[in-house]
Amino acid sequence: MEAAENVAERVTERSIRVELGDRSYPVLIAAGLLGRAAAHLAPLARGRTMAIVTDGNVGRHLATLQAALGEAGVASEALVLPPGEATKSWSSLARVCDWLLALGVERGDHVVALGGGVIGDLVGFACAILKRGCGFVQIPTTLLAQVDSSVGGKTAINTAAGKNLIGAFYQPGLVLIDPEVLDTLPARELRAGYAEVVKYGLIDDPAFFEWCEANGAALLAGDAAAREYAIAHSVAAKARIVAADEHETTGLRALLNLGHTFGHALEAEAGFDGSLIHGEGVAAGIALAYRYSAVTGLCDMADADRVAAHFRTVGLPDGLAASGIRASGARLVDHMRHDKKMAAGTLPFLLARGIGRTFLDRTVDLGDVERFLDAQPR
Ligand SMILES: NC(=O)c1ccc[n+]([C@@H]2O[C@H](COP(=O)([O-])OP(=O)(O)OC[C@H]3O[C@@H](n4cnc5c(N)ncnc54)[C@H](O)[C@@H]3O)[C@@H](O)[C@H]2O)c1
Ligand SMILES: O=C(O)C(=O)C[C@@H](O)[C@H](O)[C@H](O)COP(=O)(O)O
Ligand SMILES: [Zn+2]
Repeated sequence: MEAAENVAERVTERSIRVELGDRSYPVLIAAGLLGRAAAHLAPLARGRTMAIVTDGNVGRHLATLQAALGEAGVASEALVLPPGEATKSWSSLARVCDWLLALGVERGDHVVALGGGVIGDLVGFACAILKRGCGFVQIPTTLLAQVDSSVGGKTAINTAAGKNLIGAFYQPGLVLIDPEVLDTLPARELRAGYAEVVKYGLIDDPAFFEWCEANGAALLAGDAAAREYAIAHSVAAKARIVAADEHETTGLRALLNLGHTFGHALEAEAGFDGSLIHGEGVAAGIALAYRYSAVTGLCDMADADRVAAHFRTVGLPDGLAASGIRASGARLVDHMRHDKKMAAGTLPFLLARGIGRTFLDRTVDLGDVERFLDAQPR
């Protein structure tokens, strides 16, 4: 990885380092970086063919990457998977692993995950188990993946029982972020990724939430400066949290799960069919977490209203009704019982004492959550 960092210094990309001792890695952010990616990837390829896994909607960026690699004399092969959450599955995992094995990928190689969080989570997990671990590089192509999933090493697939239930903590060796690839991202996907941006403000950074209120609409309309500021700010926040609690053992990393206990239950109920995508579930889930915090007296109702209003303003779901999910509280709580934070029958929740004052509450009664959900408008 040292080679990649040296190159980064020469070409003045913004570099944020995820500090994890001998597994530390840089996250490089720069407009146009995809076209220059070969400078960072060639030292990792070491004269061998690079395996790239992507999905069918990322073809244009795959072509840019393969052309850049070709010009640098790096051979590459690509596996193109079907787009969508359903691809984070056992069958796709087998397909990726079999393809990498057929290609002769070795432990010392670096596989490239080029795509959104689905590709990053799936390929990262495949690399965690291939020959008990080979290298991988994240080149995220959605806002969500650039601000969140490409950094921090959570890798996973979904099963019938729920989200991300099979996976590993497995860090990439390098993350390359080119904000310009977002120019081809559908507006709905951009909005969904924005929910994870807002999350960082609501966790512990009220000034950043205010920035989102002032600049979120511009970011979503394509303002490049706003986009790059949000990406760099989010990556820095995530890198700091991951460095302090890589395996989610102290409760600090769990803060990144704000809105996800509700959100994953909504996603599972929707059935991973594209009707409610992850970032939309997270927006609805954060709004519900704030609403629950307000109803239980932890924060002012004005804070919950403010959070919901911001999501509504930018076109994201602001609660249960807007998520389109009509399930009962009991059914949603059943989904929540699969949450990986569950410990000795208790499910800790990320709740809030105010804007930017999220904390892990280990005293929540699931019966109360069920009644709260039943009381929400549908
Ligand atoms: N590992 C983590 O820390 C972490 C964090 C957040 C979310 N996630 C996971 O990430 C997944 C969601 O990721 P996502 O929102 O990126 O979804 P995604 O990977 O499904 O991508 C969204 C859509 O955009 C398309 N796409 C990707 N890049 C494009 C581009 N540049 N132009 C046009 N289309 C493009 C994809 O084909 C797909 O249809 C979920 O499975 C979620 O659980 C993981
Ligand atoms: O990196 C983390 O930690 C997160 O929780 C980031 C979340 O945005 C992401 O959706 C993550 O995959 C959820 O983790 P899970 O442990 O609830 O599956
Ligand atoms: Zn998430």
